[in-house]
Amino acid sequence: MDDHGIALPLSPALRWENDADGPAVVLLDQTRLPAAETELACRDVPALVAAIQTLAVRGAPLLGIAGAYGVALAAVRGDDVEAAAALLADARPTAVNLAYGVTRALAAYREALGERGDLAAAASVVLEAARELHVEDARAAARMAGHGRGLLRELVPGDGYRLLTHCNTGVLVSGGEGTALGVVLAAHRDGALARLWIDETRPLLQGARLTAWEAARFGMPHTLLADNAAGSLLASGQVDAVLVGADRIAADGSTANKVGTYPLAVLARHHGVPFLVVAPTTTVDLGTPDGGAIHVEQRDAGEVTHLPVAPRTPVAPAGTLAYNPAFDVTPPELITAIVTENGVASPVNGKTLAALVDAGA
Ligand SMILES: CSC[C@@H](O)[C@@H](O)C(=O)COP(=O)(O)O
Repeated sequence: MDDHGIALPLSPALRWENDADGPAVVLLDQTRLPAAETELACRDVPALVAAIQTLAVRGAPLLGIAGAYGVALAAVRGDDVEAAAALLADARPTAVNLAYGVTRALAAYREALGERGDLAAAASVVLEAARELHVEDARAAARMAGHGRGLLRELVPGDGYRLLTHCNTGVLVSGGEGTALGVVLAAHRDGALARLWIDETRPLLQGARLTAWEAARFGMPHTLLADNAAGSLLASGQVDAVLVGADRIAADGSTANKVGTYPLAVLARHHGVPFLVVAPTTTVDLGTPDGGAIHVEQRDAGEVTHLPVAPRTPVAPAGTLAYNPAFDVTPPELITAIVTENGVASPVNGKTLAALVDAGA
């Protein structure tokens, strides 16, 4: 329970362990889902960085938590904490949460070390800081779910929502129950979800592999579609709202999220369907003025030219070049509202992102 009496289910995606084999950040290996539910114990920072880069652990809020525990892992092992923090922060560039989690944990470590000069004590402090971020994110998820649920009531008449989502934004990206998918789950628990439409999310299939796995676990009525079927689905009038997460939200509200989000926002606007971004304030980067300033990660061509699941069958002739940005940027004018744990920012209610970030400070 948090201090407002909200139940805080912690996500199964990541945990800290310190057993006979030593300290570890233990991940539910997302590269193996849905075929296998296997854990991956990262026992040093290079192993955790590799897990971040291969997307064994992924999704903006969870990357922040992983980064913070990574700094703790280096400290508990007695490794070079400053070097470990630099490696972790650079592991992926777009989700601002990663740098946020690393910076916050490193600041706690430096402060403790400066005060006491005791490495073991500083290691305990940084581990506690990582745990705090983990629980805070679970609390933020619960609050986003509440605000998003309220917004759906305002925007969509009736109680049989047909919602479309992209990528994966549930327990697998969160300390708690997620961002956009957390809102969908809240509607489902109220009996208000008629259908969750899930974009498969090429090229790495986070929708098909991960969101469909989560939807099945929670018993949500759900249907998978190829990304390029979203246009005809929206045209058919079978979507009441589109909900997505975010990896970085610039000061002007421009939102970087999984590639394919921007075309969905264009489609939603064309068809008069609300387009909602759900993200904690740790994803808001007021230091980045606009979408043009967001660094979009470019990934390996092989993710496009080959299927993402074993045995990684090629789908294009050998040597084919591929364009593979991991994210795209949706401009603020296409976003109906941004839901955070501190409330909803939208042109309609006049609340700004900066005000919501300040509300948590
Ligand atoms: C709250 S989850 C929001 C985003 O992190 C999610 O939609 C996304 O784009 C994840 O990308 P990924 O490359 O799988 O880490």
